[in-house]
Amino acid sequence: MVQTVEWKDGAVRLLDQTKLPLHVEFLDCRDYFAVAQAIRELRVRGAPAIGITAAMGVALGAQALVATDFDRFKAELWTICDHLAATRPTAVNLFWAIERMKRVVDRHQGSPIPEIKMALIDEAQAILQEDIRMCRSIGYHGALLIKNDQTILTHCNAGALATGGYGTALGVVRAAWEQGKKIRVIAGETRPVLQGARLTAWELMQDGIPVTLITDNMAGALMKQGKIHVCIVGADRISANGDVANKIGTYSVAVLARAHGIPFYVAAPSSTIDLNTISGDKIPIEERSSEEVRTALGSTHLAPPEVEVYNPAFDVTPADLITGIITERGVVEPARLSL
Ligand SMILES: CSC[C@@H](O)[C@@H](O)C(=O)COP(=O)(O)O
Repeated sequence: MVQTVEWKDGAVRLLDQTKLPLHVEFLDCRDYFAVAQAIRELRVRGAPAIGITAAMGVALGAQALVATDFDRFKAELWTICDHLAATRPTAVNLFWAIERMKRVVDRHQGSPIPEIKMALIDEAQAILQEDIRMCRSIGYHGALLIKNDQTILTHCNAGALATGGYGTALGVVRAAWEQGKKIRVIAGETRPVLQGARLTAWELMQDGIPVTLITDNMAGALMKQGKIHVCIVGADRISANGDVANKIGTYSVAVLARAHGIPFYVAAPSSTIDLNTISGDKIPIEERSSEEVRTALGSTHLAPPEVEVYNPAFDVTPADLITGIITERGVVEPARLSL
């Protein structure tokens, strides 16, 4: 599996996900503006990957600062943090990672600036490594829920591409597959940016895990025919009451799963849990460009060029539709999350 994000030769190297599935191309970001732009343009996307990338963006920005005085260095770094934090509003991992980077600076008050710069690179690397470990652990706990011969529906891409590696929802799939369970995945294409079609299908095919692509509006029919046994999705932010913000369309899948008596799981690391947000209706939902809906990935027009469009990138699935949240610590009922 290729690495989604890494610190390489003093730059932040990203696998450019806008080029997938046809081209595997890397983008070397050499300043924090380029990192912020890459996050905004979905060249890197998925809540944990956004957090890791932002942390690396903070470390990168710090290297270029010339301030020798601590207060000045800190003020300039906080401006960099604000710039990175303004890229996307929904995935809480972004803010979690930036706060973690800020704490490194505060802990090093009085240390020489070169030492603080090194500590920031180390912290960003640690966030990446921890994320991979959390994903493996999510995979371990989640795979216990999957039986041989089951078909799993997933939405969007919550895979290695969306994380430091291994994936959350797809981490569960991967772990079950590695245990020798005969499973298959149904990937919803995930209009309008097609993370399911372009990314999940590609990622699973790379690992030889059986995957079938469907359009989003086919999920209900397949459930009715008994062709889906369990649903597993990722999350961008989980509020204290267990509501889950994830890619637009997740809520529809959850409602359909409930109507057909199919278990619906959310797989996410603790960095996606936001205990400061009491419920899902308080989660900020990103609205993206109308062109994403009017066109096929910016090229062919699918609708009249002037038609009015509404394009929320995420929706909120209420806790009571969720069978369990799979974290690195185990599986928890949404209502018991804050405990
Ligand atoms: C492990 S990734 C979980 C979520 O971030 C994922 O399901 C998702 O909604 C990604 O949205 P995106 O707009 O592609 O960043």
